[in-house]
Amino acid sequence: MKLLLVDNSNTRTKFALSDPDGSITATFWTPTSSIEPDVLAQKLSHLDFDAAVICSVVPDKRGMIEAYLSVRGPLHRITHESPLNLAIDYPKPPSIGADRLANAVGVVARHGAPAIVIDFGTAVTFDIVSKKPAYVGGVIAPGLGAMSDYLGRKTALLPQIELAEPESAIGKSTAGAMQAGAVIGYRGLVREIIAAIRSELGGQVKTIATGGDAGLIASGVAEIDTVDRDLTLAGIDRIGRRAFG
Ligand SMILES: Nc1ncnc2c1ncn2[C@@H]1O[C@H](COP(=O)(O)OP(=O)(O)O)[C@@H](O)[C@H]1O
Ligand SMILES: CC(C)(COP(=O)(O)O)[C@@H](O)C(=O)NCCC(=O)O
Ligand SMILES: [K+]
Repeated sequence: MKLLLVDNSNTRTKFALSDPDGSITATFWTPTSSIEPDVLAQKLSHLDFDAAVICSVVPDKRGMIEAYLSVRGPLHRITHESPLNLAIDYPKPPSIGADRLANAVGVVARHGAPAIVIDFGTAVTFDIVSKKPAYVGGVIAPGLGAMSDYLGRKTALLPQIELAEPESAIGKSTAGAMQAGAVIGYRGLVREIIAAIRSELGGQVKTIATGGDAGLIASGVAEIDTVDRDLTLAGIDRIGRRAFG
């Protein structure tokens, strides 16, 4: 069966088609803030799929997307009750963001357990899957974009900067100094959190990164083993295939 996969996150909403063997084709995205009924019809009406799977952490937009998709065919919404094939060892499973559950399922399928998934999106989320495999919890911190946008908005003299590798740690301009603060500082945050998780978990654990800022940050963090851009979509696909299987 051909699936339409939807990752409705806070900055970007990603769409993809996946073939019966789970291979992901034709990915595209739209800013989440731009989603309206007419935009959905324009972006999705020409696509051919048998069923759709939605993973959403933006309830208002989820309502619009589900209203459109439900007239196109069967629809599965990812929750903690979806067929995750993963135990949830966590006090309040309904409170876990659906994208974090998809990341946990995706990492087990593509990289094995135990694992740490780091998703560099609007927020940066760390999700930990034990050897069992079970979802055991994680960490939420401000995303890289949130950290740098904040200075541009809350100060009189600092500009909005492009998030890019700084030329040097010692900035030679306002923008250069801000890039060093954002990118180098962010890598420090990530390393420290990985070290704390690893010492609490014990043993060997793979660390896989995904999300819009993964490439930029992971390139300077040796503790990150792999960047897997389609990890969330891969998890959404796995869950959807089980739900419709
Ligand atoms: N073309 C792009 N448009 C928007 N953000 C981008 C783009 N390329 C990289 N990014 C970075 O990706 C981040 C958003 O990551 P993403 O994984 O899409 O977030 P979310 O899953 O929360 O919607 C932004 O903060 C930005 O720094
Ligand atoms: C932590 C998140 C904001 C991350 O969203 P994103 O950055 O991917 O847009 C999202 O997973 C969420 O709203 N979670 C609910 C709270 C929780 O997971 O504990
Ligand atoms: K996300």
